[in-house]
Amino acid sequence: MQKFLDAYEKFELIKKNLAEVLTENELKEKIENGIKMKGYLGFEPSGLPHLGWIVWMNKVKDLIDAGVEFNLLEATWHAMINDKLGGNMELIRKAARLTRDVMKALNVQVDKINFVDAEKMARDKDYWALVIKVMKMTSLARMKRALTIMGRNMDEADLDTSKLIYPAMQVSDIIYMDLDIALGGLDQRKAHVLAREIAEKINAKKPIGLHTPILTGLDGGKRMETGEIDEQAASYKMSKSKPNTAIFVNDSEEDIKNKIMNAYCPPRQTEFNPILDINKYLLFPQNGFKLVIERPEKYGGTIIFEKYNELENEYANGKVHPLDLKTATANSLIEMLKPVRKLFEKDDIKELAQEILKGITR
Ligand SMILES: Nc1ncnc2c1ncn2[C@@H]1O[C@H](COP(=O)(O)OP(=O)(O)OP(=O)(O)O)[C@@H](O)[C@H]1O
Ligand SMILES: N[C@@H](Cc1ccc(O)cc1)C(=O)O
Repeated sequence: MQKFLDAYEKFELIKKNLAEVLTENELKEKIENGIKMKGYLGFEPSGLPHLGWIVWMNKVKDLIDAGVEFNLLEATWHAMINDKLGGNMELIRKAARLTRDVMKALNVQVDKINFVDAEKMARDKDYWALVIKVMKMTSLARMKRALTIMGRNMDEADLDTSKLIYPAMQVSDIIYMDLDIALGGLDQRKAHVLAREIAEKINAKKPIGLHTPILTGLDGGKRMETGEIDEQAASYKMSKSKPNTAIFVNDSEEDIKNKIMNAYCPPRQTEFNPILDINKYLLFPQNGFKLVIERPEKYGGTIIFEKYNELENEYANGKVHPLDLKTATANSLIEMLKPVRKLFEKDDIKELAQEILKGITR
């Protein structure tokens, strides 16, 4: 049963575990004025979901609980422009359907989500009028810098100029759908900032940007020391186009264990530590979660953490060994992903996953 939340509780729930809200005041105002907010997130259906996606899926749950009318854009066209699944639209559509099933297995309230088909939107000439308007108001340099939102760098449109349309489409998606909230990882920031600026200029609804933190790749990421926060986030994120940095939702127990055991996890280092990130962003946010670290008496005996901060402090002080942390993390993750592995035991899903994996081109 849905609990009635007051304005303060709604605000706290929406901003919980986020890296950034653009801006908190705007969000507060909408909530206080009792506005029924419309939110969205877009994703490229172009492979199998990985742990990084669960970060936004959890936020979608919070938004729905806070009464936000949620739209999930299956960005099929965008995936095609971005050379995913060999541009095979049929397969891209299938990958979108699989993501829905995964969300359901992870207890996201899919029946309350409005799934938006990018191809349907692109059939409306008003959509393309908006894309052109957005391009008219954006310099080439800015559009190129925005390619981070598709996991590309500035010069990657030099040989394929369709890539320059992608950021304009993403901005137009937001304005076309008349959204109050645009949700995405921090790496999506440039699209949201641009949408806010352009919306203001053309008197459209100015979206609030909600940005989740980015889960570090298992290799610790090839981190840029300079650049804006979103550019840095794009450089270290766990990503499906770098499969060796990612744990996929359907990975076997053994794969999860091996990947975790081989992951970057320097002693006492709490930043850009993918194993701590998994605890912070995925395991501890689960209701009633406890991390149980089993150790022989001579190494301090079993300890149980109920709060992430306590784990982080003990790790920073060298009181928890990376190997013990990894073992406990792998066990908890295996448990968390159990319903998804069960889903992938179904023949049709197994087959579909194989077909998608075979089709991956990037
Ligand atoms: N490691 C991550 N941590 C948190 N959020 C993530 C992570 N990876 C992707 N996301 C978020 O998931 C959504 C979909 O992103 P995207 O399709 O780029 O994922 P991806 O798997 O990294 O893809 P690709 O490797 O193909 O660029 C975006 O909002 C993005 O910010
Ligand atoms: N750029 C997003 C996908 C996306 C596409 C269109 C959107 O309107 C929103 C998000 C990504 O890389 O995953």
